[in-house]
Amino acid sequence: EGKRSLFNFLAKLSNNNGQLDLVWNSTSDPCMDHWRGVICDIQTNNSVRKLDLNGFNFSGLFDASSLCNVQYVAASLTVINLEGNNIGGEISSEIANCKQLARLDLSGNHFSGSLPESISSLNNLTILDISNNNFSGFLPDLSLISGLRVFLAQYNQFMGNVPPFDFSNLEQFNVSYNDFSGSIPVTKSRFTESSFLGNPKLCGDQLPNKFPSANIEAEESNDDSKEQILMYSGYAIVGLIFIAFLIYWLRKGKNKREKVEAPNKVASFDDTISISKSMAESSEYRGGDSKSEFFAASAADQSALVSSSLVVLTSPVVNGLKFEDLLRAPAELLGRGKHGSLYKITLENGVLLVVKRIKDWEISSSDFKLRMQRLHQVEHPNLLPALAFYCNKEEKLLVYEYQRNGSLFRLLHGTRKEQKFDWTSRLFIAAGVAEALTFMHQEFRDYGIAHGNLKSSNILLNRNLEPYISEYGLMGSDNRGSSSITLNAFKADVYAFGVILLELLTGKLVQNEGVDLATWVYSAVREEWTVEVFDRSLISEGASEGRMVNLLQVAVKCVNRSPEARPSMNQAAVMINAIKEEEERSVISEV
Ligand SMILES: Nc1ncnc2c1ncn2[C@@H]1O[C@H](COP(=O)(O)OP(=O)(O)OP(=O)(O)O)[C@@H](O)[C@H]1O
Repeated sequence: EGKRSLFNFLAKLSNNNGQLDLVWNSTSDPCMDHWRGVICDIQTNNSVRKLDLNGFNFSGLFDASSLCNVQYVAASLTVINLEGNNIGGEISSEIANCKQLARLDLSGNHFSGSLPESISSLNNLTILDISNNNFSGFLPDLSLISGLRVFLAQYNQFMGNVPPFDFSNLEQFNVSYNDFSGSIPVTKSRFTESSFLGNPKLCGDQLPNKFPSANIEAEESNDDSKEQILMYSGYAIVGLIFIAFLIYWLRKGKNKREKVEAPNKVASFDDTISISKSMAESSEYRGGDSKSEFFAASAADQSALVSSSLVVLTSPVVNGLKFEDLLRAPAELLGRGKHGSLYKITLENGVLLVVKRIKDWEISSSDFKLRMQRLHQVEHPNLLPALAFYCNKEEKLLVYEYQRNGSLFRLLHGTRKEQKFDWTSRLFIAAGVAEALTFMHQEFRDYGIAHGNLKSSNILLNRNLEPYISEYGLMGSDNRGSSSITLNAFKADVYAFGVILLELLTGKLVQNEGVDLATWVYSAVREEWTVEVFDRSLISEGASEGRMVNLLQVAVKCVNRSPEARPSMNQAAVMINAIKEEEERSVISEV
C-alpha cells in the first residue's frame, strides 16, 4: 500500500509525464528496482530516505497526504528535493507527518498559498528552501525548530512581520524580495541587509528604510518592481551625499583652492564645479539608484577624498575614465557579498563596467596601490584584469569590465537552465581556471598574493564558455616574510578550486544537504556511491564516467582537510590537462 501511495504521489507530482523514462511503475519496488530520483537506505535497501527530484521538469501538484500519511515513506524520508521544477498548487498541512524530514527544498517552482503552520512541528528540519515561488500570506513561526540551519524564502509574496528565528543557529537566511512589513528581527549581526532587501515596507538599521515613516513613498506607490524599490530607497542616500558634497565644496571654496597632483595615469577630480554639477545631475535624473552608495564613505571622509584619486590602468576600454564619469553613470546593485558590494555601471558611451566596493580591508593605501599596480603588470587570458582602482582609508573601489554572460555559479545553479552545460565545457573551464591559477601562484609566490576568495561566482564566462577569474588578490594581507601563512593562502585557493571542481561535477551548491559539498562528496565516495554524486545531466549526456571519476579524484585531493596534503595548483593543473587531453583524443577517435 505504501509503495502504491508513493507511486501516486510521484504520478501527481510529475503530472503523469515521463513515468516510463523514470522507471516508476505501480507494481515494481522503489528501492529494489531503483526508481529514478528515489534514494533508499544503502544498508537495508528497503526504506526510502530521499526524493531527489530536482530539475525533472515536473508540472503537477504536491500531494502531501499520499506521501506523508503512510508509514512506508513517512518513517524514513529525510530529504525532499524538488528544486527547479514547475510544480504548482499549495502545500497541505499533512507535510508535517513526514516527521523525519531534515531537508525540504521546494525552490524554483510555482507553489502558491501560505506555508502551513504545521511545518513548525518538523523538528528535524535543518534546511528549508522555499525561495523563488509564489507563496503568500504569513510565515509561520519556525523558531522552535532548534536545528534549522538554512532558511531561504526570497522571491515570494510573504507578508506581515518577519517572525522570530533562532539566528544564532542559522547559517543561511534570506527573506528578500517579499512583501514583509514592520521591523526586521534582531539577527545578532549574523545577517546583513542583503537578507532583507526588496521588502519596501520593512525597516531596520541596516536597511534603506531605517524607520517606518521612511516608507511612505514606497507604500504609496503600487508599483513594487524591484527596480522601483531600489530607486526609492536611494533617494535619501543621494540627497544626503549631495548635501555633504555641497557643504564640503562651499567650505573648500573659501579656502585657497588646492590642486591635487594626480599620479601617473590618474584622473584626479580637481574640478569642483563639474563634480558638484555631476552630483546634482545624478540626483535629479536618476533619483538615486543604489549606485551612489559606493561614494557614501568617500563623502564622509573629506580629507581622504582629496588625497586619493581614481587610478586608471592602461586599457582602451576606459581610456580617460574620470571619477566623475562613474558618479554620473547609472548604476545597479548586483550583489552584496561578505566583503563588499558590486555595482553595474553604464557609462555615457555605452560601456558597461562593474565597480566592486570593498570595505574593512586592513591594508594600507600604499600597499593596496602597490598590489594593484603589480597585479596589473601580469596578464593571463583566463584572468579578468582590473581597469581602474580607487582607495581611501575606509574603502577600496575596483573597476572591471562587465561580463554579459554571467558567472559559472549562475550557469550551474541559476533557475533558468536555458543553456546546456556539457561535460567537455565543464572540463575545459576546470583546465582554464587551473592554468590561470597556476600562473598567478607562480608569479605572486614571492609576494604571497593568492586569490583569496575563489568561488564559482567569481569565475565569469564569455560567450564560448571560456572562464575569466575575477577579483584575484582582493583579499588577504601582504604575507611576505611568513612562508607558512603564504603557503596556506595558496593552499586555501587549491581547496576553493577543489570545491569548484565538485560543483562542476555534481551540479550541486556548495552548501547543500545540510553539510558542505566537500563533506558530502567525501562520504558518498567512501560509501562507494561515486556515480551517484555526478550531475544527472552529465550521466544522461553519456559523458565518460572514467574521466569524471578521474576529475573527482583531483577534486578530492584538492579539498583534503590538511593543507599540506593538497596538491599545488601546478600539480592539479597537470592532472586536469591529462584528463583534458584524453577527452580530446576520444572526441577525435569518435569522429
Ligand atoms: N565583471 C563582472 N561582470 C558581470 N557580472 C559580475 C562581474 N563581477 C561579478 N559579477 C557578478 O555579480 C554578482 C555579485 O558579485 P559580488 O562580487 O558582489 O558577489 P560575491 O562574489 O558572491 O561576493 P564577494 O566577492 O563579496 O564574496 C555575482 O553574481 C557575480 O558573479
